[in-house]
Amino acid sequence: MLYTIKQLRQIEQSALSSLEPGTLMRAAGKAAAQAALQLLKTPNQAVLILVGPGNNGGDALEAAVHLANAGHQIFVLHSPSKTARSPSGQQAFNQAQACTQINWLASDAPLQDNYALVIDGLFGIGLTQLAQQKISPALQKQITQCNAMSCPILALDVPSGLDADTGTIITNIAIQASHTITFIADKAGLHTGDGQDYAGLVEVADLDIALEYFPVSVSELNKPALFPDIAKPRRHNSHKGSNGTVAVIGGAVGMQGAVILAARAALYSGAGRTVASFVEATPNFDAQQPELMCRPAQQVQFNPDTVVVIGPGLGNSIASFDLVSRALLSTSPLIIDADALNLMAQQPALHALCNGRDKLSTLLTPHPLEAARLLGCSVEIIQADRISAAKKLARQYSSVVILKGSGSIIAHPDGNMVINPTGNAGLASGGTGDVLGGVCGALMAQHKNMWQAALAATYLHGTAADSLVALGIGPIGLCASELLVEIRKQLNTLLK
Ligand SMILES: NC(=O)C1=CN([C@@H]2O[C@H](COP(=O)(O)OP(=O)(O)OC[C@H]3O[C@@H](n4cnc5c(N)ncnc54)[C@H](O)[C@@H]3O)[C@@H](O)[C@H]2O)[C@@H](O)CC1
Ligand SMILES: [K+]
Repeated sequence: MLYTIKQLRQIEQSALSSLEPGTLMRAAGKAAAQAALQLLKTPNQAVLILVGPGNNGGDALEAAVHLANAGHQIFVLHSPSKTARSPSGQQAFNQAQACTQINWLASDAPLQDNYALVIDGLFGIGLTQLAQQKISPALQKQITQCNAMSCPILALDVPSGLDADTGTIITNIAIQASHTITFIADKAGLHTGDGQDYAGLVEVADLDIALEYFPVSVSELNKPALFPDIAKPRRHNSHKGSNGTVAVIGGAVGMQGAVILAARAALYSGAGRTVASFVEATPNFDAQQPELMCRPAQQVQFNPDTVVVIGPGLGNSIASFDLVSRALLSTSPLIIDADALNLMAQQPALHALCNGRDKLSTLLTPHPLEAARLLGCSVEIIQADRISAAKKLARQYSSVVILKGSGSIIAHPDGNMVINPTGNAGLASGGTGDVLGGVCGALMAQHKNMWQAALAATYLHGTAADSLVALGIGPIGLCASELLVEIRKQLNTLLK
């Protein structure tokens, strides 16, 4: 589960009320040292430890003593505090000072690139948006030097400079860790926005805090256990009618490929029948995928058994507006993407129709710019707090929402939120969103559960990209159409 800084502070306070002072810091230091030992592998290695002024620095000092006792050469670079240390921080400091194997570096010492590991204990969750002050030039220089080193960087709790709630960088520079050991519970900011780039591989150390201290969380990372209905094998006694119909609507002149990609994605994700519907210039058929039925969009039959994916390359003509209105007024489950989202952002009447629908029959799949248009704000505001933006969209449009981007966020209109951990930068190219829309449509058509369809589609879209990259296909130059066969493979693997 994912917890906010506010919730973590409460958990920490409640747990500490029944523990000896310093217990949690000692547990954090021990867990950090264990994570470091796994990265060091061989004995007698040189380790640089960055120690900040707060309790994050205290954790680092606890780890320093463990690692020195394990026979490693420990070099501590300590940023002194302007305010008094906490009692547990002071205890950790005294203990480290008494440890004769630890080397204390002068704060202006030049840093050589000869360490086997850097441990980042500069700032943790204490560095909230309230502490917007810039990092000093001296510390900035040290962080730049560490980021350029060839060894791994292990961040304690969060990479220093990253907001653990939003996944944005809140200082002028941040630690780019290869690994993060995060304490008490996982945090959303490590997985969305800049989170994945700065936190690297995330491990959670719960510090043995009893479960009773954790409030119910409505946020977590995406995983197959969250979409059990989709991961069910298909019945032997089924036919194309049992697996639903998907109609993709879009394809203004010059954008027909968007409909083809979404429709092929629906086909490869198991829709019983797939109709590629064009607002203009309908092709006779798709020569590469003749299973698709190509028809003028005006002929789409809206009914509860036809899942409609509307928007890919739709344009903003009067005909497009009419189609979006008809779709919103219909009983068809809807996946609303691309130009259909832009039309809805421009036309309050369409927004009102969206709000009038059954909220679990509508899925919006905006990228950050489309989300900004829907909420009437800038992309910067969306990206500064992607989680709040996704939740707001789900609430304001009474729909399930997938806010795309690094760490896509799937938001439920009732407030639940899931962050998708799969996928990579290979997905940052044209057409991948059309593919996602098609997969959502097909999974909804087969299983009639919009929330689980959104979770599963986002997850599979990401694992397909990860699998292709592992084969050397991307991330650079990965084409949206290459995802199709791999998504099919990932989906079928899930059923086994
Ligand atoms: N309180 C506890 O019981 C526990 C705390 N833990 C650790 O404590 C961390 C939180 O500790 P804190 O609340 O002390 O905060 P942090 O250690 O995260 O950092 C806040 C400190 O940084 C200073 N600061 C903020 N912005 C700065 C800037 N731009 N330049 C220089 N200094 C700046 C603040 O004045 C403050 O001293 C967690 O992330 C975790 O690592 C863990 O030990 C687990 C238990
Ligand atoms: K840190």
